[in-house]
Amino acid sequence: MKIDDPESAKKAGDLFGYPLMIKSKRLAYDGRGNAVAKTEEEISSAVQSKIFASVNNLELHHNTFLVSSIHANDQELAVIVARGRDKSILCYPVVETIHRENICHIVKAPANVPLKIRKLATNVAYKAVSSLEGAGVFAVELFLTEDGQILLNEVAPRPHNSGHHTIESCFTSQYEQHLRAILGLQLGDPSMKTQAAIMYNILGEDEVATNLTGLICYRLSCLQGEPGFLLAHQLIGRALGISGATVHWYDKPEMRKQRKMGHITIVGPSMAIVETRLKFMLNEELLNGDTSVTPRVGIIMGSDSDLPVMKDAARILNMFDIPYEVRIVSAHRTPDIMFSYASSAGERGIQVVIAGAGGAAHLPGMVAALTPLPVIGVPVRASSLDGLDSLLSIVQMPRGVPVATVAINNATNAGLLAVRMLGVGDADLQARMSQYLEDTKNDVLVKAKKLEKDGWETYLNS
Ligand SMILES: Nc1cncn1[C@@H]1O[C@H](COP(=O)(O)O)[C@@H](O)[C@H]1O
Repeated sequence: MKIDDPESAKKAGDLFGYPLMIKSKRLAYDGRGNAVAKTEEEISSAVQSKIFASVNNLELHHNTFLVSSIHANDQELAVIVARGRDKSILCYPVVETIHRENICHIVKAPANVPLKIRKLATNVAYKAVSSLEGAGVFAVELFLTEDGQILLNEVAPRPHNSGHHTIESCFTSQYEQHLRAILGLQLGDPSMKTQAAIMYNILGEDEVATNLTGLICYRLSCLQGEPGFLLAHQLIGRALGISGATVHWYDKPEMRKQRKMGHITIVGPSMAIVETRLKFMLNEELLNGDTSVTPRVGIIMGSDSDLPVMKDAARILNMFDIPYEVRIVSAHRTPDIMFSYASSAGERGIQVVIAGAGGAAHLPGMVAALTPLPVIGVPVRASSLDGLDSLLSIVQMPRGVPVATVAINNATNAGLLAVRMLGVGDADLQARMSQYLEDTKNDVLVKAKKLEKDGWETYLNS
């Protein structure tokens, strides 16, 4: 809503019945020229003081303000949309933007919202940009309300902070896309080439005025002990040790509190892994940025009596250097734990679940019903029925909820199948799986040769 004076803002507030975000129409960016008014009284003071001060003393009557209502639990999303000179439009994946004091702090790509919300957000962004003139990259900022509505917040007709992650995470960065668009070239593929990315803004921590240029001077300033630069330096130092992290330092001559001085993008095979890497980066005490601890495979079993069988899956994962966790989770004895384990596994970075159980082996099927992750079932031979009971319990799943079932007690194959699944998105892992097959073949050839040479009796007795 556009308003021209505090009186109109008040009317807008009455209309919405929510706190208002008041933005200067001119010179408002990175939190400058933005103010929140929670009460009627705050509207005119917000307009006259905060915005007034931050837009370089523009006279109030020369300025125009935009007002939108804020709902406390709204999530903020954004979509970078590119439009070519031929009016072709391509949308980047929907991201979640996390703000602090009206300044973008973190961007998560893709946003962790249901697919139908992503489609809706993309649709709104597409329509917003379609309704405007011009070629180039546009950033469309959106609110996701608690009841699942998408509200248009604002459109920035330029490359944007919410698209910085595209430099490392997408086939075409927003900057290349912008050039393609304005030069009349074909637009590039906006999709992500990595599973997940987080962009972290390096914000000025302190009022430090310098006329430094370049990283060398920046490092010198750290040695001189200027607190804002020192903090940034420490953060960058930790980022350099994080797998998948790229540092962008903008070389701004002055550091002001909350000024964007640079950003760090971290990419990785899952949002959970990228989040763990971010935590390492932000926490000095953790070791060397080593993030290999995030388990990618969950090995679960109904009882510790299954462990002598299930250990074989762990051995295979050790052999392939895949981080995993081992847990006892019983569908019958600890159904609550099973529920929370299965429903949180994906968020925690688990990519494949290997579930083994004996007897009435409901664990793999129930877990498969609770998570979209692939589940591999291992029928464990319990004391009676030779494992046929477990096999049938696991393999006879109803349509719609598949469990990849291996042979009775064959947890080795469950481990190998998990490695193959992970290998689909990991060329190095797939190459190691090919090598494993080659080694298996060679083992057999050596045995065949020995049998041929020695004869079966010597072979058996040797
Ligand atoms: N189906 C099932 C549910 N909870 C445990 N089980 C299975 O029951 C078998 C016997 O468990 P226990 O040795 O603890 O009696 C184990 O194979 C275990 O997976």
